[in-house]
Amino acid sequence: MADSTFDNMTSLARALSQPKLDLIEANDVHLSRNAQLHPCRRRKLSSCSSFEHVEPITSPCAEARVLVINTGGTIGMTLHDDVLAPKANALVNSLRKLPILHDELYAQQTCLYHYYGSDNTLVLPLSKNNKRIVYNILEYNPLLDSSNMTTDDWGRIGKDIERNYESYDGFVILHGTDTMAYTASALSFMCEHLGKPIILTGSQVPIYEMRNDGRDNLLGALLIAGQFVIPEVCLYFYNKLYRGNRVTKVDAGSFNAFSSPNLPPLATAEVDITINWDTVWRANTTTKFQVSTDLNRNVGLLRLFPGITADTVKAFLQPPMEGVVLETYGSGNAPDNRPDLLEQLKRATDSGVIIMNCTQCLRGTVSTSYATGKVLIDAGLIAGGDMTPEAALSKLSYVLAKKNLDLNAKKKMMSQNLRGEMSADLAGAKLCLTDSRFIQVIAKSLSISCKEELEAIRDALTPPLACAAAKIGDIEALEALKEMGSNLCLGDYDGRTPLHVAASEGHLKLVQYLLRLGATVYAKDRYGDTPLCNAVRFRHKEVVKLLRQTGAHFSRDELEEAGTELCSLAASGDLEALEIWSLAGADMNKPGYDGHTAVQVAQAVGKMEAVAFLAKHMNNKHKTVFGDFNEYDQNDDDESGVIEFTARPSGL
Ligand SMILES: NC(=O)C[C@H](N)C(=O)O
Repeated sequence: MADSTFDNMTSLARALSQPKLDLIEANDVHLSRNAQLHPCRRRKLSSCSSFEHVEPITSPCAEARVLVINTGGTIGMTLHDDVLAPKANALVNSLRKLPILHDELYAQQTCLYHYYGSDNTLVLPLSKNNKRIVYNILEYNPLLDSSNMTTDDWGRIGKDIERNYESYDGFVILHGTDTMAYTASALSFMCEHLGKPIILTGSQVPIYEMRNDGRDNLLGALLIAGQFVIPEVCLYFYNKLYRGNRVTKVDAGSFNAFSSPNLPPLATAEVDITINWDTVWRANTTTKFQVSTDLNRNVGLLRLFPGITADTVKAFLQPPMEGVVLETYGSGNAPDNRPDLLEQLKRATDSGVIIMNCTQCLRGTVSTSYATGKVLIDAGLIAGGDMTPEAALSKLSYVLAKKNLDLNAKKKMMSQNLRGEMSADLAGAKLCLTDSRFIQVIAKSLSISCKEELEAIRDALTPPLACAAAKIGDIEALEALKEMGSNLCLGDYDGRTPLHVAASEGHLKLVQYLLRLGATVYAKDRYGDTPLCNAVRFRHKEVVKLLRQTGAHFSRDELEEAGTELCSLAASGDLEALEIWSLAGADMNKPGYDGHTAVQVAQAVGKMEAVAFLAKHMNNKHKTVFGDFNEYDQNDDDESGVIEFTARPSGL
């Protein structure tokens, strides 16, 4: 054992009783990534002051990381002069005192603050699934009542998510409820090729009050963001997770403030958290996540009412207006006996203004069943289907800002379903579950017929079948399973998804196929491994490249541990494996457990080809930029109120 490690072990020995030391040594031998006291965290223990006083935990459990961005809203407000206003720098301290939202003992036992280097780090008690959710709070300055928010604030949230994307498993945005549906809709479009959960939440009563909904809402949002790879911008409120671009605020005086009239919730948090996986929208992409902050502000909402004058409509549609959501009656109707009004609409669309036809009704869709609806199509309006006005408006803002598209392409985009914001045409509906011969046979032998039971059978049987098909690269079998309505992104009993298996076997075409179906590169099996880890382990270079292109990355802990693995590969001169680790995004400068880098090890044992390779692939700066509080210097610019993060090279 190298000296520095020996020193660490010696200090551990001083702090621990002998039996516990045995445990830690045993874990070190296996480099267990599932030990609660993480190997990398153990490495840093000797300098953690609290470690001397608290017994570390060594039982197995996985940790997930969530970034909470606090933008303001009632959840963090207090009364001043009889009115509610956001209170700065109060939330973290208050949460720290709430045992359901922070486990101080665990934080101390695992040297949490020391490891993450931030006072804004908190940790939830152990979840039912044996998971710890560690969360950091990034508080905006100033905190805003959401009525004060603009598109610039949406851009700021988007950019903070983009910057921190690789360092976290999920994101929670604390936000006022008044305009939360607008922000959720806008973010859903701005976040392109999203692969991780982004969940907006807030409350109707401040979290500092005795009876409030803030605690439950925050807890539910954290539990979902940390435990389920739902690659959507969502809104969590009153025990329900909704698709963000489907919600609208319907009640100012109830905890049950939001409704998603045209789409059932993605998840319900009752005795158990149940995810409705069939409803989850997936990006179906092999492109990396990015946030588009270009938004066009020359858009507006116009609500029809009986007797509206043509002059009002004309004034509203004047330049610089470029996009309008016309809120029409019923299933998309407007008076067909008002040529003056229709003429103004037609003039505007002829001059290039995009006008979306959305209904004023809470539930239902725009159709052409009435003459009063058809006149709007003749006037050049685009049917908005069952989109909410909030979604239609932010979609217009997003689409109109696309510089590389002409007007027709923008109109086409507006009529397409981009992020699950509108229901797809039902003409091509998938096969009914009972159409599947396979399910029929099983259902018959088990004498069952009800839909719920059929679905339960399908959901229990198809993940292992899909994994078996993935193992032999059988796309046809996967197609057949898909037609049964099976979700090919779900994991088997070990949490292994078909993508894990295809990546392990190196079936490039199959990996491509699964990614196009929306399989997530962020799925972790019970050992904490992602498809990228599998592809690296089994040396499938092309698969590694494709997964990286899709946005797959090593976790912070994997990157920490990579140094030791690289040193061992360098010692044996294993160029093929070194190349794959480099392609997978490992930092070739990362030192191993004893502080030596791979190139030093290769040099010491005379593996000169490895030395040459490593020298070529080493870079002065850490290639993977974390938006992590550890790896970034935080500059709190008082004047602008903007917190900036600048990258600095990482090191042990
Ligand atoms: N419940 C709330 O959060 C309402 C508050 N006015 C806001 O939107 O910021």
